[in-house]
Amino acid sequence: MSLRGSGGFLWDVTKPLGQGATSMVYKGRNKSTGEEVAVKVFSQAAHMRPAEVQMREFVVMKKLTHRNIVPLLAIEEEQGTNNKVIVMQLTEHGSLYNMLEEPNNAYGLPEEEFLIVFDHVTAGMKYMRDNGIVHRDIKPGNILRYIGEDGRSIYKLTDFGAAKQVENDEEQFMSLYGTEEYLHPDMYERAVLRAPHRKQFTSKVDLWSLGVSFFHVATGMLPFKPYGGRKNREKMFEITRHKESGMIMGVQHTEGGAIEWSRELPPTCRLSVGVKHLITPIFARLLEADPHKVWNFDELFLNVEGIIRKRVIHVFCSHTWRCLKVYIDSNKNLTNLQELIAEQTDIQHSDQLLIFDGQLLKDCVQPMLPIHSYPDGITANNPIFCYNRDYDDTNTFPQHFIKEFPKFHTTSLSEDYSVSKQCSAIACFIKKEVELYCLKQDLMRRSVHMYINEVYHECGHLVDYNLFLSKNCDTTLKWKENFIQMLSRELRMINLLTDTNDPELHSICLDLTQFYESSRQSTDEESKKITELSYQVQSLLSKLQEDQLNKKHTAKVQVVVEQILKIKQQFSENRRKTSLSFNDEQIHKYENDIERCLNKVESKIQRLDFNAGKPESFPPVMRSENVMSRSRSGGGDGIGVLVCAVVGGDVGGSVNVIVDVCAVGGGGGVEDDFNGLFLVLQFEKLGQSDSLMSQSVKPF
Ligand SMILES: Nc1ncnc2c1ncn2[C@@H]1O[C@H](COP(=O)(O)OP(=O)(O)OP(=O)(O)O)[C@@H](O)[C@H]1O
Repeated sequence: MSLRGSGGFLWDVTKPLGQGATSMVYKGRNKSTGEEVAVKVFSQAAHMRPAEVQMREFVVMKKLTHRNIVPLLAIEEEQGTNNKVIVMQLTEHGSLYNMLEEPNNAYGLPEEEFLIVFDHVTAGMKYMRDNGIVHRDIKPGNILRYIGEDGRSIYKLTDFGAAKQVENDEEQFMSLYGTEEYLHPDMYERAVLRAPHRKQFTSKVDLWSLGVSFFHVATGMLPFKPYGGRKNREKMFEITRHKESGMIMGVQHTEGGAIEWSRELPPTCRLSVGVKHLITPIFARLLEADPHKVWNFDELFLNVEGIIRKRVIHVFCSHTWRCLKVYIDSNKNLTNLQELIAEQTDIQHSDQLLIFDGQLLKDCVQPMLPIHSYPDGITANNPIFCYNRDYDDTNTFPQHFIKEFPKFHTTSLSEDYSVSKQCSAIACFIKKEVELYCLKQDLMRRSVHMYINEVYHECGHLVDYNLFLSKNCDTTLKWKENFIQMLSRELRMINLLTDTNDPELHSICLDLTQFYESSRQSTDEESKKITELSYQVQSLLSKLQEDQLNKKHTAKVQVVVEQILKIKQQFSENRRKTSLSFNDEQIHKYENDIERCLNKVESKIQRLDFNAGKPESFPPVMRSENVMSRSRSGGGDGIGVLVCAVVGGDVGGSVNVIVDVCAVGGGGGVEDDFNGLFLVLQFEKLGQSDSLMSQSVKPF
C-alpha cells in the first residue's frame, strides 16, 4: 500500500480504479468520517493545459447536482505537489465500458439493464442541457454504475473535462474534444483527420456520441467499423460521413472490401423484437450526420420517456416458439394489446386465443380497462400464452444465431488472450441460449397443458350440450316416430279408402322411415365420439408431466462456461508477462486445449438441436384434413387448431415428445356441433436422440 493524501482525504496509489487520458482515479477515504471516495489525480500532461481548461471540470462539476451525475465531494490540493485533485462519490461497479468488456455482456447488456442505462443517461443529459452544459465526451467509459440501496443500478455521467457552458443548442464552438469511435463525423474530420475546415459545432455533437454509446450498450459492438479498426481513419470517416439516412450499421469485413450496411440491429443483439422495434428509429435519428435530419434534444427526451413509461407484457407464442415482450402504454386496453401482439406474430386479432394462469385472458382482466390494472404476475416465466385459432400449418420457428468459436494459432500471448476472450463471449452467449431454450421448453409444456385444459373445458360444455341435445333429440324423435306412425296410418287409410296403391305415397312413407333411422344412428355415433374424446383428453393430461431436467442442462453448460472463463482469466494474466517460465508455458499450451471445453459446449448445443424446430424437420403429423377445414369454416365458438411442438425431453438424450393437438369447436346448428367437435391427439416418442430428424418415429 502506498498512501498519498490531501487535507481531508487519503488514497492508495497502488490500486487505481481507472485510468483516463489525463488522469488516474484512486479509491480513497475521508480522514475524519472514513467514508470511501474516488480521487481523480491529474497527469503531468493535464497540468500543462491552460489554466481555464483545467478549471473547467471543477466549475462544471460544482454546478451539477443530479441523481445521474457523479457528485463532486471536494476539490483538494495534494500534499507535497499542491496539484488539485477531484474528490467524488465512489462508484465501485466500474463504467459501462468495463461492463461491456465482460464476456457475459459481449453481445450487449440484458434488456432490463439496457433500458435503465437508456433512462438514466438520458435523464442526466436532460439535466445538463437544462443547465446549458455540453458534455463533448459521451462514451461508455464515462458512464459509471452505482448500486442503489434497493440493489438496482444507477448510471451516472462523469468526466466533465471536455464540458462547456453554452447559451442554447445552436451555440457554436470550435474546440475539439472526445474519443475517436464516438465522435461526430464533423469533429472526427477536424480532430482525427486534421482536415483544415473551419466548421463550427453545436451541442448536437453529443447526440451522435450518445447514439454510438447506446448502440454499443445494446449490441456490444460499435456501429461503424472499417477493416483494421481505429487505424483505418479515412474509411471510418467515409462510413460515417457518407452513410445513407436510416443506416445504423456499416462494417467493412475485408481489406478494401465493400461496406455491409444495415438499418437493423445485428442478429447477435439479444434485445427483444418489441424493444428493437422502439429503439431502432431512435438510433437512426441519432446516428445522423445531416443537421436537418438529426433529432433535437427535445425529440430524444420525449421518445425515450415514451418508451420508459411503457409496461412490458410477456407473451409466449406457442406456434412459433417465441417469448415476446410487448411494450404498451399502460392506459391502453386489451384490443390495443392484441394489435401489438399481431404486429409481432402475424396472428390476427380475431385469431388470437389468449390464456393467462389457466383462464381465458378476457375472463381474468376487464377487456375495456387499461393495461395498468392487469395483474403484476405476468412475467417472463409466467407469460400470457397466445395460440393461433387459424393455424395454417406454416410454423416459423426462430433461427438461432450462434457464432463459430475462433481457432487458436498461438502467435503471441496477447493473440491467445484475444481468442480466449472471443471464445468466452461465445460460450456465455450459448449459455444464455440454453437457458432460454429450457425456459421455452417449459413454457411449451405448460402451453400444451393449458390448451388441453381449455379444450377439455370446451369439451365439457359440448358434452353437456350434447346431453341436452340428445334429450331434445329423443323427444323430437318420439314426436317424429308418432308423426311417422300417424302418417303411415293416414297413408294406409288413404290406401284403403281409395284402394289405389299409389307409388308416390309409398315412396314418401319409405323416406320418412329411413330419415328416422339415420337420425337415430348419427346421434348414437356422435355420443360415442364425445365419450372417446373425453377419455383421450384425460389420458393425455395424465401423461404430460413436469420435466425437472431443464435445471440439469443449464448447470452442465454453466460448468463448461466457467472452465472457459477461468482459462481466459489465466491468459489475461499471461498476456501481461513478457515471457512465460517453462512450467507456465506447458500449462499455457495445455490450457490452449480450450477447444476441449468448446467441443463440449458445442456438442451440448447440437443436442439441443435448435433448428430441429424448423417445420420441415418435424416428423410428419397425423392430421385429419376434413377436421381442419371444418374448423376454419366453423362458427363463432370454435376453439381453433393447434399443432404444437417439442414437449419435455432430456437434452442428454432420453425422451422427446411431439404433441399434435387439433381441436375444433363447433359452430352453427346441431349437426355442426356434433361433427365439428374433434380432437386428434398424437404422441410421437423419440428414443435417445441428438436430432429429431435422425430418429425413426415410433407411434405411441
Ligand atoms: N467516481 C468514480 N468512482 C469509481 N471509478 C471512477 C470514478 N471516476 C472515474 N472512475 C474510473 O476512472 C476512469 C477514468 O476516469 P475519467 O474518465 O474521469 O478520466 P479522464 O482522464 O478524464 O478520462 P478520459 O480519457 O475519458 O478523458 C473511468 O473510466 C472509471 O473507470
